Amino acid sequence: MALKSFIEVHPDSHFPIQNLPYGVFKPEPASPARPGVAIGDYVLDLSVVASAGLFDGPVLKNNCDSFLQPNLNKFLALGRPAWKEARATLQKLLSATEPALRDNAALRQKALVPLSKVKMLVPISIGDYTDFFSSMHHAKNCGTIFRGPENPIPANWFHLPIAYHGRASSIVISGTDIVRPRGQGHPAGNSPPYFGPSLKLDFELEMAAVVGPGNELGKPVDVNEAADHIFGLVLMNDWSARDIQAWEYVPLGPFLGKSFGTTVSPWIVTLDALEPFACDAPKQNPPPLPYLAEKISKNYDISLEVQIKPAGQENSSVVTRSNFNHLYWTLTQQLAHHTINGCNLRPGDLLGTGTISGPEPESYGCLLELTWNGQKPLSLNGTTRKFLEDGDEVIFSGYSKGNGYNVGFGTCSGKIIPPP
Ligand SMILES: O=C(O)/C=C/C(=O)CC(=O)CC(=O)O
Ligand SMILES: [Ca+2]
Ligand SMILES: [Mg+2]
Repeated sequence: MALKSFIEVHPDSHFPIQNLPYGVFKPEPASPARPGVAIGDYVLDLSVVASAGLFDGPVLKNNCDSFLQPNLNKFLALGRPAWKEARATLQKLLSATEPALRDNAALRQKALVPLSKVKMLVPISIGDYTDFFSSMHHAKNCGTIFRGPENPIPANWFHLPIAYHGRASSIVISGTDIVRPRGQGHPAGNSPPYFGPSLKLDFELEMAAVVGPGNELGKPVDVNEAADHIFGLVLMNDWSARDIQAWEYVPLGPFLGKSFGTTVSPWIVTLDALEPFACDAPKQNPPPLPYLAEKISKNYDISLEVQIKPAGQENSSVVTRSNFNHLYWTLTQQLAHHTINGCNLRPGDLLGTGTISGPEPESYGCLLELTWNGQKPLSLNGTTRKFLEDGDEVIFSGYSKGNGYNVGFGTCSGKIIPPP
């Protein structure tokens, strides 16, 4: 029989008992931040569960202070045995047949907070953020637009998961306004470079892996063990100023065109919850070098959608539909490659997948591709867009469809506001 909670969960909810994603929240504006899991329209407060002594398995009974923290880093560092134990404990506690919480009104009152009342925070302290470039369709389209159609995909792309080091300090939680960056753009003819508010502000549809246990400096992670270093995934918008990016990126790559804000969704969906949606990753040709050749090469079937709510409008319009399974390089290959030179990852590090574009124009993951650098404006319910305008809100959502339930990520949104 399907697992069922004593808490009523609507069949369309992203947060049934099969999911139990982790976040960090404040029940009241003045209360300290604490970890929770989403269940239906509620957050289960893990600091309350821990204080009640309900994490009583072998790993967590000695580590339940990892839920009395303002972020998830301590829990992430404990690794897969702790994550599996927590999931089993919480699925049991929330199940329809378990009385411990179901029949304890005082505990329920303390432990279950309506989602509509809480303030969500970035759930991890992010030491380092890296952004990969792992969709072949995105690489091909960007290459064609930025460098021309002759050799759009660079020769190294099929041999290694390309990435750049991003900026952790400007990662913000869904719902945070994004200030339009100012910067330099390409000079026109003999005039000096343009300086002013970016005229080509874009979103990038991405997901990001949250690193669990790290690795010691000098000790790479084997690709076949890399999954044990990944706690779960969030939705991520790598906001990008295409005019700043196109002028500055030669030869060192993205800098100010992407460091002015990166939005993440509040709920980390664990790899354990996503396991029923695992699917084969694309066949890689040429075959990767041995350190990137994995025994099992896995993607996940996660439907992704982007909506734009244009400034001044009530309604949002869908601008693209994609899927996580379009990625060429897997999460585990990304992580193994990141550490192959000895670079150490730490709990809470964030690894962006890169923009997730599919093969069809309706599945491209950013406006640069969807409007072909502004040449083909999108029509949105009576108005048009080449790039984002002030007041536009961009809303990502994602979920995997199970049999009678969804394992979802909720939304990841942000609104553009003008520079001061
Ligand atoms: O092709 C380029 O020069 C750059 C493309 C991007 O903007 C990609 C980037 O941030 C990585 C990604 O999201 O895939
Ligand atoms: Ca990106
Ligand atoms: Mg960014």
